[in-house]
Amino acid sequence: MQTTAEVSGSGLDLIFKYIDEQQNEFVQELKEWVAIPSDSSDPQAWDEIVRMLNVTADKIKTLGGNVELADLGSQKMPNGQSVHLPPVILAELKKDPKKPTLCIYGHVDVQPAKKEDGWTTDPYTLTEINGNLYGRGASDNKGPVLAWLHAVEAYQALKQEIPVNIKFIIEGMEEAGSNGLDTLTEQRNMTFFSDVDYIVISDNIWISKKPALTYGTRGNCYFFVEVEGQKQDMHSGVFGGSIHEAMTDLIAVLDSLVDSSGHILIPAINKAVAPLTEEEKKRYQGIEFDLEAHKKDCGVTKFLFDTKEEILQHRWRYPSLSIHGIEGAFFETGTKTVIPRKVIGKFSIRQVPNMDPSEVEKQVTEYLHKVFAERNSPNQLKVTMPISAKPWVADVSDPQFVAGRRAVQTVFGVDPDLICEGSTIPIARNFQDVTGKSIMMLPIGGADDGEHSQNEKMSRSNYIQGTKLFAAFFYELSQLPHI
Ligand SMILES: C[C@H](N)C(=O)N[C@@H](Cc1c[nH]cn1)C(=O)O
Ligand SMILES: [Zn+2]
Ligand SMILES: [Zn+2]
Repeated sequence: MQTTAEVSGSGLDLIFKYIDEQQNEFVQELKEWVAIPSDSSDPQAWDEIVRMLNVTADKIKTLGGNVELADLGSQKMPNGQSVHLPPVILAELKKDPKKPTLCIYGHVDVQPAKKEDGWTTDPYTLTEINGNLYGRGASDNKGPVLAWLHAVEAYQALKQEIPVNIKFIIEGMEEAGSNGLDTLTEQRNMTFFSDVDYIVISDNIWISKKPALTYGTRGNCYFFVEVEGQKQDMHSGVFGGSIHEAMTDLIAVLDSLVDSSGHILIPAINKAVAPLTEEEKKRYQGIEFDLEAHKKDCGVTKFLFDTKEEILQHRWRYPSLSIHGIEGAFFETGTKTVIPRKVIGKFSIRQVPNMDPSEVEKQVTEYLHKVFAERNSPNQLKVTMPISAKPWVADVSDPQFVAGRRAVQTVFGVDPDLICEGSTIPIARNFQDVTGKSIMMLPIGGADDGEHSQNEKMSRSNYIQGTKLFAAFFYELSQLPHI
């Protein structure tokens, strides 16, 4: 019976070989995961999230993990209904007190996706074309979560001892703002998190073909701005020209938020933004980022800014406001001629240091009511903020970044770029504030993966090389001086 060998640098070669040999099985398993439409934007689909969490829990159990599906209770929906939230996976593999403990965070819920949105392939059928694995969640975040599990599987298959203790915290509501997970983090801070040394998150992407370590993410404040008019939808031929239309009011309110240069028009919203330091300015200069390639990836002819530094700064360290949609408005094909009774505009403002979401909520609400009042409309305006998440910034001198850099060098043979991320991982800042643990983001997503977009994908190469990266990371983390 082969004993479990302590992994060493050479042991990694065998693990990498195993991962290469198993790659078709790993892709097939990702196909099975992508096939579960775990869309957290629709409470009607939350059963699918629970199914996805159970599949994930079963996978961890096959790896010898103890799994708890921690209950998060219920959430009150905008319509007043209370809906039970999907649970959160808290899991751990066999523990050795002599080893450091790594807690891996991920999520297995996805953004909405419909073929008719413009997908080339069925969003829930993982389809490989020219080395890319197309499917909703392939990159965000099912692929990386599976890559972590496959890295564990590789050690076990070769009977190599995993050099760190491993825990998992995997949720099903990240894309909806991680409702309830902050409370669970506080409740489990002195138990589940007490023996954790490092938290790692792989829920983001590179910004070029070069591997990267991520040391910051923006937060997000998501707003519903509701305008309610007459008591029911009305015929625009019969009533048009005689009533204040809710949709017209809403469009005017939405149009007061941001100008054509992307500048947010809400007074004082930029006041709290931390000033750009000379040291920070220098960081942007060294980052690999191909403007023209990025324009091509985005399918645009120009950006709001002309230099790499300005674009990255406005994606990472300045707030931005995006308008996402209007609930209750007519959107199907055809020519419905109705005046909608009630419409809800949806927009969000990405948060950066030192903005305070509660202050932003106040500023936005006061501003929108002021703009609305100037219209002298009898309709009713209501502003709510269902999601608020603070930005997260790490100290890049944290030892975990040394392990991350070494693991990238081992697998990719290059030094990683140190980058930030314009998107939000709602729980990252809670982990930092509540647990005080070392947190680093170790992305394996490609810059052109199209998270949240039509034709989201992860390249087979990033998926498989990323699995090796995670396996190497376990080893490099174990080589750090034990904290
Ligand atoms: C970075 C992660 N993959 C992601 O997409 N996060 C979402 C989270 C969010 C923010 N507001 C609502 N959900 C995002 O950044 O949009
Ligand atoms: Zn996402
Ligand atoms: Zn994600």
